[in-house]
Amino acid sequence: MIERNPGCELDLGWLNNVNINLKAINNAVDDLLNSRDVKNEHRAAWLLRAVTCIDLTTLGGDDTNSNVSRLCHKAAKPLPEDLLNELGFEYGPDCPIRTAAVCVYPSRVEDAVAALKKLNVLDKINVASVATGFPSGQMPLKTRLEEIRYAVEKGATEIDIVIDRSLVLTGNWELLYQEIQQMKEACGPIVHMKAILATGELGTLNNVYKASLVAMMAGSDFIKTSTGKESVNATLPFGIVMSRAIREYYDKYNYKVGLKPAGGIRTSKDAISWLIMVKEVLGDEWLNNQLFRFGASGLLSDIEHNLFKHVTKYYPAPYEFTMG
Ligand SMILES: O=C[C@H](O)COP(=O)(O)O
Repeated sequence: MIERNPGCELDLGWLNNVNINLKAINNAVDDLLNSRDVKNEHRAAWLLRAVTCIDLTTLGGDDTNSNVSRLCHKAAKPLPEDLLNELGFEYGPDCPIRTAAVCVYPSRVEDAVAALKKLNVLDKINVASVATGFPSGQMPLKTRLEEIRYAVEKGATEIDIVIDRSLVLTGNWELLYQEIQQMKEACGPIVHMKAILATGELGTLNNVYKASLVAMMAGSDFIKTSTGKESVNATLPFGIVMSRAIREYYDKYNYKVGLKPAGGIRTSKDAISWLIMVKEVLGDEWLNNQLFRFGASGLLSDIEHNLFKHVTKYYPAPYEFTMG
């Protein structure tokens, strides 16, 4: 894992100078979407890279030990073996094709740890847990911090916190900074922390940029767009704004903070657009799972279908593999 972001003092002057131009961001998205047409082997390579950047997620009220265990099997062997072999890889201890993490609720962390251990991949696949009153963040701070400690104690190696959106909407940046700092502290000395901004609920792109900066100043190792439960989740305009904030933070403090779009990313085409965006705005250094993740529950099955089509030249019939 890459070095954790230690954060820095809250710089309100920096926030006051933020001014995002919506039209320019929309133009940047159009340019990106028209800039590359990735095909054939290149497309397959981008899709394999996308697989390795997935935080394979289940966040359902009906999650059980058995579906979490299935999720872990899928994380360890994300593609059917024959398809993987056709793509030039073989499952084994050194196979790089697995998802970056599984992402579950705190009460399912133990199940995920046990399943990954049984599969001998606990050292290779992270267990991420959402915490801090996911998805709304509307709980007393004490309870939110306690939830982080619980998930860490049960074996989570990454914590996806949600911020209190009301602090952004009322411009209470000091309290937002303090809360996120305490959350990072609750993660302890090793666990990486992703801060979910819930961009669809922040009102303006200026707020998205400012919340990104505050989250990084308070020590977040990743900033994440959404919980997947808002009515608007991961969109490319949010992604560009957050990536520019990450770039600016890196230029100033020399720490690389990761990006995690999450929520509603379901197609191979979406995945490639996000990877191209990251390449263009942040550069190749961010194009790996140390600094980039997709939070997704359904993306993997579409990638699987697309890779199948790449290898066989036809789309799979429903019976040819189970949906991931
Ligand atoms: O953090 C991950 C998201 O909750 C996943 O959202 P999704 O189910 O729309 O892929």
